[in-house]
Amino acid sequence: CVLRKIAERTPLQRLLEHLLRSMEKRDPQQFFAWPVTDSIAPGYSQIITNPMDFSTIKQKIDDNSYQNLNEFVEDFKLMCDNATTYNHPDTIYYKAAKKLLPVGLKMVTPEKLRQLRPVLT
Ligand SMILES: COc1ccc(OC)c(-c2cc(C(C)=O)n3cccnc23)c1
Repeated sequence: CVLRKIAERTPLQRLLEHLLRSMEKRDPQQFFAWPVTDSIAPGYSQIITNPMDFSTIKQKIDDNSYQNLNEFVEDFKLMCDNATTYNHPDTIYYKAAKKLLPVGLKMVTPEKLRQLRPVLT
């Protein structure tokens, strides 16, 4: 039936949702939770041509827009790179992005993914 169709998740969607939740936990101030607006960050939309944030990544998972893990990782890297592009090194946002990037990438190493397999299948 239609309802059941909506609820089903592919194994990739379940993996990406798990990784997203783990990454979001490492952003307690929620600086990366929502799109950055020009009102909180003057000129942001002129400087950052491809904005990305965790809520957009979540929507893309739900829409099944990611064909593979790498596309998801590329959006995570884009989100962090945008923050180090727009913000000066002495800002909390730049520092938060510098800290978040390696933490997130460590979650998707082959070793970490191997540990996940039984949990997620
Ligand atoms: C101070 O509280 C918040 C709340 C939400 C934010 O982005 C969703 C931000 C924020 C997040 C960012 C980023 C990620 O560049 N940012 C840059 C300049 C000014 N503010 C921000 C800050």
